[in-house]
Amino acid sequence: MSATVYYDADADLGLLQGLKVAVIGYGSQGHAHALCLRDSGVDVRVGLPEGSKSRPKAEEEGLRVLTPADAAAEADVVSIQAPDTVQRTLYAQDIAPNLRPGNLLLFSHGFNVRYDYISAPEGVDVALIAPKGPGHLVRRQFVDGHGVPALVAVEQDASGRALEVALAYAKALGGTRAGVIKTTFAEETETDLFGEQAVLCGGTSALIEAGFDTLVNAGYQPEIAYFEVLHELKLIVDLIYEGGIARQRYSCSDTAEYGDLTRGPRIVTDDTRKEMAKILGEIQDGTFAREWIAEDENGRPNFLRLRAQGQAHGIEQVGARLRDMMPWVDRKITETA
Ligand SMILES: NC(=O)C1=CN([C@@H]2O[C@H](COP(=O)(O)OP(=O)(O)OC[C@H]3O[C@@H](n4cnc5c(N)ncnc54)[C@H](OP(=O)(O)O)[C@@H]3O)[C@@H](O)[C@H]2O)C=CC1
Ligand SMILES: CC[C@](O)(C(C)=O)C(=O)O
Ligand SMILES: [Mg+2]
Ligand SMILES: [Mg+2]
Repeated sequence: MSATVYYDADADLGLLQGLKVAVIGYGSQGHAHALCLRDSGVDVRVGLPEGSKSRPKAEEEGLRVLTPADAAAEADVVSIQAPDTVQRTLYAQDIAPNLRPGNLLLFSHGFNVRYDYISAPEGVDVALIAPKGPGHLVRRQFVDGHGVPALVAVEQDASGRALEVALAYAKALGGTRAGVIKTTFAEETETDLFGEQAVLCGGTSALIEAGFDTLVNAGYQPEIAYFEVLHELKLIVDLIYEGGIARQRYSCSDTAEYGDLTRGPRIVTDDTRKEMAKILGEIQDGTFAREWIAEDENGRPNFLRLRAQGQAHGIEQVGARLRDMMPWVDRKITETA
């Protein structure tokens, strides 16, 4: 069975004309959504608490900034782009009291709906447009005339046109230029969490640090170790991104390919695969979600300790020094592209 994919021709931006959109939050995703919606001709306002440090950034862009409650009260489409841990309280206090039948509640990630921290009333549409990339890249690709692929899902379709309006929103972000795949809240949430934990963020960070430690502990220079296990990773991932693992193997030497084929499975062993399945199980049965929400409610002690531990790792110091020598590598993150 092949996936249903929507492109520009399948989405009608006109469906958003005449609708008021509120983007709640102006961080990685929120700033990208608000700016792309604005540039696509949509009537957009941003919802941020009084005193939010994001307010000046949004105002500098000429966006109208209101409190989350006021923004939601004005809007037909309420796009929740605050952090996942904030959303349940934000929804209960500021958004739910201001929802009207016919409104569309939109997410970039299904976490709060999938794990029942948010349930919208009947009469309100609930959908997600989940860009498959960081918000700053969503914005940069849009500005460059491209788009980041996205997922679309509809949890509640009171109006009968939730999918069409969600696709119009995806088009405004540039997502339908690249392709928007139809999914469900459960599939998006579970696969997104698994991807970032096991491979993209967790797996990759742990692999890089372990490779660096192995070389440095064996007496090799940290600078050389940094290049071998971190800097060159981008060059290899670029090849994988462009043409799959096969292109990476084609472009690298036969010596590298033989090492890849024979040594890779010694790194990702049957035990690693078992642990991956366990991690997926914890996502599916809600263990991870409960743990993360409890951690957040307790003031995030483990999160902050582990983050500090990561920042203190030797690879960060040597990396900062080396990147200073290669200013073109350290592309600054901006709110505009
Ligand atoms: N990061 C990414 O690229 C991706 C994120 N997602 C999803 O997108 C959503 C947003 O995540 P992300 O962009 O990372 O979030 P960020 O952490 O970047 O966003 C923080 C923003 O939310 C604001 N904020 C904090 N509390 C509130 C509140 N109570 N009301 C309104 N705004 C508030 C912050 O304001 P202040 O400046 O004052 O703190 C800031 O503007 C999440 O559901 C996430 O899973 C999905 C795909 C990729
Ligand atoms: C890979 C991390 C991500 O899922 C993303 C950028 O898509 C996130 O939650 O930030
Ligand atoms: Mg993701
Ligand atoms: Mg994610």
